[in-house]
Amino acid sequence: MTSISLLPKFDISQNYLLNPIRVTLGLWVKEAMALVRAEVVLKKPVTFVTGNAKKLEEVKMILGNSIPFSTLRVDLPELQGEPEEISKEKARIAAKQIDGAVLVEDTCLCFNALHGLPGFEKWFLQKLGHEGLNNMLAAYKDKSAYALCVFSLALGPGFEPTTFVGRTEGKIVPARGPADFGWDPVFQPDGSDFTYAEMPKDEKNKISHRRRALDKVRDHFREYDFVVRNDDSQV
Ligand SMILES: O=c1nc[nH]c2c1ncn2[C@H]1C[C@H](O)[C@@H](COP(=O)(O)OP(=O)(O)OP(=O)(O)O)O1
Ligand SMILES: [Mg+2]
Repeated sequence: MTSISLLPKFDISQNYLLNPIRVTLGLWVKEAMALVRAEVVLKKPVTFVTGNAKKLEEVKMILGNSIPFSTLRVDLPELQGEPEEISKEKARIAAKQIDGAVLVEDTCLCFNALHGLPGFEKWFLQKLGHEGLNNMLAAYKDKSAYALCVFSLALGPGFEPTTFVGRTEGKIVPARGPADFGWDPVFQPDGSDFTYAEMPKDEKNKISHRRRALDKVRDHFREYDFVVRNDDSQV
């Protein structure tokens, strides 16, 4: 059995100006705790599961080999509900399907004038098109929107998924740029003159909802010691 215990977070920042002895002690405790990071034993590497090739491409670009994972293209059901719940349920389904640890994500585009709708399922964009998305906001002055990405990590079937949320603020504009990835042409992030679609890939990946969520996933992998071992004490 895998035992995962949460280590208390140790914040030494406030000690710096106060007392050098406490700083030294603080650093020592922090290092000692890093040595006893909780070990999470898996029987195979975490598999990132998605049916979307473009998503997969971005996840690979952002993560590189910073965490050990493999990928699998499987069409997961389009679920409805609140973003975190959709993402968790996807993880439960995927963990059962592949009988192992999985990482999945669900992405939404949310309009503030519509209190977070349309959220998104892939059929929605296919039927409405970019013009339809703009038309949805025609009756409103407020064109602001946000892109939301929720990753879920499930260590195996029956494990409660952990979620990691990334969010990027922006606005909805008439489509500009290549139309090869979802609603990228109509989403212009705040602070940029370009839509996601007009940006070079590495620029989108610096500020995107997906990047922000993956930074948290990466931190989580640093906090625990994920080891792949195929013996009886595995997940
Ligand atoms: O960065 C993005 N930039 C533009 N469009 C995006 C992005 N990320 C997802 N999308 C689109 C794809 C799909 O039309 C819809 C729902 O996304 P979502 O259900 O999460 O993806 P999906 O069904 O294509 O793949 P999956 O198998 O991982 O569920 O939003
Ligand atoms: Mg989907």
